[in-house]
Amino acid sequence: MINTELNYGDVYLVPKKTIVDSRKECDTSVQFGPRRFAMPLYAANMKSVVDAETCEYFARRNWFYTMHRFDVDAVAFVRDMQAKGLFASISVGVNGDTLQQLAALKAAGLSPEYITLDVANGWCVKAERMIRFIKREFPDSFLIGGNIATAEAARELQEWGCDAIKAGIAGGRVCITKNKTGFHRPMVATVRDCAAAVSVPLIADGGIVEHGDVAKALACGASMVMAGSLFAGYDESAGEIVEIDGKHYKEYFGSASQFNKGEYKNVEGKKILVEYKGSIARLLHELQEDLQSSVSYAGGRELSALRTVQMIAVAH
Ligand SMILES: NC(=O)C1=CN([C@@H]2O[C@H](COP(=O)(O)OP(=O)(O)OC[C@H]3O[C@@H](n4cnc5c(N)ncnc54)[C@H](OP(=O)(O)O)[C@@H]3O)[C@@H](O)[C@H]2O)C=CC1
Ligand SMILES: Nc1nc2c(ncn2[C@@H]2O[C@H](COP(=O)(O)O)[C@@H](O)[C@H]2O)c(=O)[nH]1
Repeated sequence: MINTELNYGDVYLVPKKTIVDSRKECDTSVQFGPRRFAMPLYAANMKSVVDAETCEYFARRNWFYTMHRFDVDAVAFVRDMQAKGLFASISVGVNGDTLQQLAALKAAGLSPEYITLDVANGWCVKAERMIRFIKREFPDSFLIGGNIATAEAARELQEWGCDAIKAGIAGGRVCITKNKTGFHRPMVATVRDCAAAVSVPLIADGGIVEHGDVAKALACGASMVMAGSLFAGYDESAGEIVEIDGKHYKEYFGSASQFNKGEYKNVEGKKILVEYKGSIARLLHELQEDLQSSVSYAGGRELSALRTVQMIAVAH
């Protein structure tokens, strides 16, 4: 039998009785690892989305961030953020260059507050080795492992030592993995299955199209949501501005795109142009307002209310 599985665009949340007098009473903050953040949402660790300045911008506003792992001096980044009194959150891979970066951090006596293992299929032997290594060498860092898309994978990453798990395979806007390999799992099914399988926080990664998709991801059991294209079109985003016929765009490219890799080898991502929208401040404010509204429709005052709502599928 072939299962039918759903994406955010296929479902809606059923309203409950609102118990607050104003949406302002609804609290969108979330405890994630050792810190509490303003929102359960953060920008993807992609070179066309975040750079060191973007990370600092988010950290100063008490939003979680993760620096990408491409051509980054982890020692300089961690030292710089911590010297500014901010938390350090880095990404690593599974190869020798990562081992060198981690050795350099250790030698410098640095320990990032958050480390994200960033690989396409985190349910693999190389990821297991790296996760066990990081947990042994950096026991004080909060380790996020991923990406995965099934309950079985989520359980294994938790067993390997991950403090949080990131789920989402081939659901991203610049992803071509599903076209090139045939593999993908829709986000509602991914998040529901994976979140239910583990006791550590689950991050829903990719596929956020509408602001309301954040609430849907939380209703599926996610504790945090990661998004790339949502954050890619702004002054503070890392991508380059491009002008075509007087209209401005920003470049947004996949981490597995030729553009990011510098060569056409195992390419599973593409580059697109997204509309340029100016400062990101208004977006962050609106995302928070929209999520406060979602919590009010869920009949609560806190994000946990979203876990109690009924989700229905709509026929297209
Ligand atoms: N969330 C998603 O759905 C996806 C995300 N991405 C993003 O693209 C970037 C590149 O990811 P990734 O390819 O993992 O990292 P890398 O290209 O850095 O590969 C890491 C290492 O893992 C090996 N490897 C990668 N994929 C496989 C595989 N399918 N089977 C066996 N070995 C493998 C590679 O060897 P070799 O190259 O020799 O095989 C390489 O040595 C990441 O930032 C990731 O987040 C990419 C695809 C999907
Ligand atoms: N298959 C690929 N997935 C990729 C690549 N680069 C990043 N990603 C994933 O996409 C999300 C962002 O998705 P969005 O829908 O919010 O834009 C990101 O966090 C990664 O998990 C890639 O080259 N190929």
